[in-house]
Amino acid sequence: MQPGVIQTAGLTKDYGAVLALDDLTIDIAPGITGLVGANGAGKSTLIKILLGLVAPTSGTASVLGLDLAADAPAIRARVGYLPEHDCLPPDVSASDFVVHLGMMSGLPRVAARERAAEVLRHVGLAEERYRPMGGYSTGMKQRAKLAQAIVHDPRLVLLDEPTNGLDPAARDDMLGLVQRVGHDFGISVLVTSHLLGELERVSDHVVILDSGRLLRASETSEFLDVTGTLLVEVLGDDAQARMGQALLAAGVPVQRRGGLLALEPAPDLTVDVHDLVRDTALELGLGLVRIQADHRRIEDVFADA
Ligand SMILES: Nc1ncnc2c1ncn2[C@@H]1O[C@H](COP(=O)(O)OP(=O)(O)OP(=O)(O)O)[C@@H](O)[C@H]1O
Repeated sequence: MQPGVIQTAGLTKDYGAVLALDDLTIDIAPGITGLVGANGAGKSTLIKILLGLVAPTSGTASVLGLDLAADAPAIRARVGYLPEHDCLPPDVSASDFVVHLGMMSGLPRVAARERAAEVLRHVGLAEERYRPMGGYSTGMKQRAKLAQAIVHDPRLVLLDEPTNGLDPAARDDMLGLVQRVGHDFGISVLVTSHLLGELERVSDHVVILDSGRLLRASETSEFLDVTGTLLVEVLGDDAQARMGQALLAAGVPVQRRGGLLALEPAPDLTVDVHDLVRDTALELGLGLVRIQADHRRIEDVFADA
């Protein structure tokens, strides 16, 4: 097994009125990790502690094998950070901003210029890069923030709510970029969101925080266990009711779930249930849109807890 990129032991942050992190022990593997939790769960506090911006009340942490207490500057040199809130100077162009931060990270001017042009192209801001960022849409601002987080070629990036405030199309674009950073560029990613469903698409691992405590940490695939239920969508006159009745008559327990039919396992069935659904749709003259396995979703973990 590869060594973890982030390890914490008994990490606690007490702000006085609020216990933001409560005895948190986690071991985060390389790859893309989704850090999920409701507002106030402690996600930003954890990220700020890992960057050395906030001191923990107790507990220890290491990032990329470096001890936080002893090596914070070395950690910051190897880590990129996308802060949650708007932090972009409105009168400055994305190009100047990213070049500047590249140079602050130690790149010589020429290399910083080349690298800034490259990362701004990767995030889709090649054409707009000389415009002042004050005129950018929220999606463009988030992409500029992502560009500065990767300009110095870090080994790990910490992305705090990169999809916050984005419309669905811009959110999809951002999640696609997060996936590229993690899988194509080989940079480990810790990405936070309070929208539970969106991270299961892009992350290899998921860590769930609840009021500063670890609720669950595991591979994303473990959240998506097949439940044995099949979901079926059919089109046509009175399609759901007719299909449902026919399947019930054939011995399949079936219920409506939104616009879908949910078929529970029927151990006594002598034919394959997929064949039965296809044949029944054909007999009834209904269009079969899809048959798919039902998965547990990250939301269900909260429901179970
Ligand atoms: N500087 C601070 N002083 C006092 N309390 C704080 C401070 N920073 C955060 N908190 C509190 O600590 C708790 C955790 O906050 P944190 O920002 O880490 O959560 P979060 O999961 O990132 O939530 P959000 O998505 O809203 O940013 C919250 O109750 C918050 O009000």
